[in-house]
Amino acid sequence: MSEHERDLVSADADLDDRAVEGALRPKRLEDFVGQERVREQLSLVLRSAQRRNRAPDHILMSGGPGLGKTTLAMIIAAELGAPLRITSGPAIERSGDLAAVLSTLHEGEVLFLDEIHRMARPAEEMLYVAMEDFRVDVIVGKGPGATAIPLDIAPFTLVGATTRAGLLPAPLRDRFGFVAHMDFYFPEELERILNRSAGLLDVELGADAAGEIAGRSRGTPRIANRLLRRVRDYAEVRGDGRLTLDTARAALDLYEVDEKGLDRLDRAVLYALLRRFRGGPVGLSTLAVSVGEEPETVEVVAEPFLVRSGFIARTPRGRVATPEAWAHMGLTPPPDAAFGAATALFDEGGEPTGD
Ligand SMILES: Nc1ncnc2c1ncn2[C@@H]1O[C@H](COP(=O)(O)OP(=O)(O)OP(=O)(O)O)[C@@H](O)[C@H]1O
Ligand SMILES: [Mg+2]
Repeated sequence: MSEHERDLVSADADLDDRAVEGALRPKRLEDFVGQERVREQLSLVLRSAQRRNRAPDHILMSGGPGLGKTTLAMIIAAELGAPLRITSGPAIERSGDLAAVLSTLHEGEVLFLDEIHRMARPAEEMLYVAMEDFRVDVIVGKGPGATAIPLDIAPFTLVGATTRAGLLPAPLRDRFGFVAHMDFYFPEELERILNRSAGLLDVELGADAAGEIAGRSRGTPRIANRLLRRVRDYAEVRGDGRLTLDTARAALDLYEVDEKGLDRLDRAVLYALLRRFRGGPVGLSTLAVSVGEEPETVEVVAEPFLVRSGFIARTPRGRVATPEAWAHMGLTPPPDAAFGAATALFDEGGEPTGD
């Protein structure tokens, strides 16, 4: 598996994505597609703060890569008409790094702390106090003679982003007044995002082509925008530049991204599970060996999406294919095949768990 193939349906940003994402990001809340609930909640938080002429509560955004957290952070600052300062958990190695940022904030400024779950522990405690009391305790001196000098900082709004909300300590999570949970997007929403991006990239995108790309984008705007660019490349080199349904299909087939957004590795795993292990149950490492991959690669890279799409069920006895997996791969299950959903029900204590 070459890295590039995997990149195509990976939700993480690659260099190519970083280069264009700035241009494709919606700048205002009204242009932000989907996540209706989050948008409505957020709009309320921002408007009520503006009415009271106060900095809004701290906001935490949680959700998988490529779902729009950074985009939304920039929108929050724009909607407030406030300057945005950007830093990230990994950049804050010592509490002094954070103190330097916090003590230079201006009133009403928005501080975006990306990957907040990766911040160093001592800095975390400094952040609690800053969030709650707008104060930093600066330590002067060393050893027994060290003293903490409290320093007032300007009221600001912290916008934190994390792909792993579960890793945040409760005291930190509790200090956010609003938590936005970002979800995967519906195909119609991805189509709207694709149409908007096509306009910005100045390419002609047919409605059915947009539908085709949306369906293969794994519910993720970043992947949708990336597939759009690959289809554009194909249309420019092999066609007349217009993105039609046929071009979209041909391009995505060439890149081995199937109708459900599965790539070569995903399909290899499914195929092995169905053909070699008759649909399972089979252990993860056995399955991994049969496709020539490390168990970790299968577990981290391929399996989450296969489970989310309802193709594989994880049971205590191993991985089991669902009827949808057989259908998607165009195969007929043997009469004695174990099916994911049914097996899972009977696995704990031999009794059906449904009531
Ligand atoms: N709701 C949306 N409407 C339109 N475009 C979107 C939306 N959400 C995301 N995008 C597009 O998807 C791309 C990725 O979004 P973004 O960088 O905000 O994701 P992220 O959640 O911050 O990802 P990561 O966890 O990797 O930092 C951007 O180019 C942005 O234009
Ligand atoms: Mg981001």
